[in-house]
Amino acid sequence: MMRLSQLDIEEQLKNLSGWSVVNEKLHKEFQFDSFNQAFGFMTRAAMEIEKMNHHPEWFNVYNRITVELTTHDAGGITKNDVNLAKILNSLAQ
Ligand SMILES: C[C@H](O)[C@H](O)[C@H]1CNC2=NC(N)=NC(=O)C2=N1
Repeated sequence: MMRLSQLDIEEQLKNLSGWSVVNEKLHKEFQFDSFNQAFGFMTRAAMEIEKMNHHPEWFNVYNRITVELTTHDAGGITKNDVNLAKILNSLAQ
């Protein structure tokens, strides 16, 4: 899987609400109404993550989840990261 160019990433970010690039990773802070809502999101996401075999770096405190996406095998952001970001946004609705 090839890394995306800066230009490609900028283009993709236009359709990725709430996501940005931080330290060469896609980055988003999700906030939910409760811990249970946040954990439920992580549980739903886990099913999709396993299907994709593409895993986030995420950190949960109470109702907040910080997510960072990068493709370790490629050493940067790839289409897989963009696709997972889109899936996470849809699951957070
Ligand atoms: C062996 C396994 O398929 C690989 O390690 C997969 C698993 N999940 C992964 N997740 C992420 N974010 N990047 C990877 O390169 C990656 N590789």
